[in-house]
Amino acid sequence: MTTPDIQWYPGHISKAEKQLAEQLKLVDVVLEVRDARIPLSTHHPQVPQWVGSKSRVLIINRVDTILPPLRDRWHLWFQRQGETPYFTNAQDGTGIKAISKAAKEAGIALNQRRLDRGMRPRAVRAVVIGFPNVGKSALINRLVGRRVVESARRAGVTKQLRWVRISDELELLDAPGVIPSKLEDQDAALKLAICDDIGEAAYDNQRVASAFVDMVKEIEAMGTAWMPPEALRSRYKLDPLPMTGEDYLHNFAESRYEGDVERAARQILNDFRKGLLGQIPLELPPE
Ligand SMILES: Nc1nc2c(ncn2[C@@H]2O[C@H](COP(=O)(O)OP(=O)(O)OP(=O)(O)O)[C@@H](O)[C@H]2O)c(=O)[nH]1
Repeated sequence: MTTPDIQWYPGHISKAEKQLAEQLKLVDVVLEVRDARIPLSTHHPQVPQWVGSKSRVLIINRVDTILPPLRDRWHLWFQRQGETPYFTNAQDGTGIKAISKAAKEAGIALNQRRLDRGMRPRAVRAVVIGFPNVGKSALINRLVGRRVVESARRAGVTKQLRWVRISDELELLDAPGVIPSKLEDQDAALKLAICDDIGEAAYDNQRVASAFVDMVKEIEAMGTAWMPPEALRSRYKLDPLPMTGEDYLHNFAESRYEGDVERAARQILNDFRKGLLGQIPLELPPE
């Protein structure tokens, strides 16, 4: 497989980390969102350090993009790591109530500590954090029950952080904390690029698309409980089995786009991101 060589634009990481630290200072509970297609690659190793002694709720979003047997496998795997994963679909609201409940429960301990110190109980304060594009805003809007995240959250536009009251017991920051994806690990970076969970990073679509085809072949070979069979062949009428990802991309470009490989690469990546290739996971729980 080719190395995709995915790079951040300069200055992005430190700015994102500074902003994230500001947000984390204000809260009691951290709602960490990951992408169900790549729950490991959407983990940042520094999260435990950033969360410190605060409570954390682990959310695996886009549960609709993986098959139920795989969701169950991830559930088991996380439980074995001593974690409780909450699976959500922030687009249709599945699993959202359980998250509010978990966040409130995390606050019970907080208020007990306040009471012990002679302080008055107060609403739990929470923030949603995660890699770019994992569904943080959609999740906040679902938790609050209306659109609170401004669409104009463009880079460089600093805005005042505000609390949104979800109930007497729970308040949420109206802007999510963006975790800068960790690009030192190029295997993870590749998966982030395929899923578009990578933010303002530079990469080569053609290398990323060929690597994607190679990954699909590998996972397909492991059995159909994890993904729909022949995902690529059924959509493009071109079987990837006898060739490398790179050859597949070139053949696909020849057959569809008069040899325009860039266009073919974009098409494959966009189809995957829109779910048009079916529920293809890029990661399976380690054995
Ligand atoms: N299929 C599916 N799509 C989702 C889900 N949650 C969010 N999305 C879509 O994913 C895209 C990104 O969602 P956002 O909520 O903007 O993600 P974000 O993490 O706030 O993104 P950034 O602002 O880039 O950090 C949007 O097109 C959402 O509609 C989900 O559970 N399932």
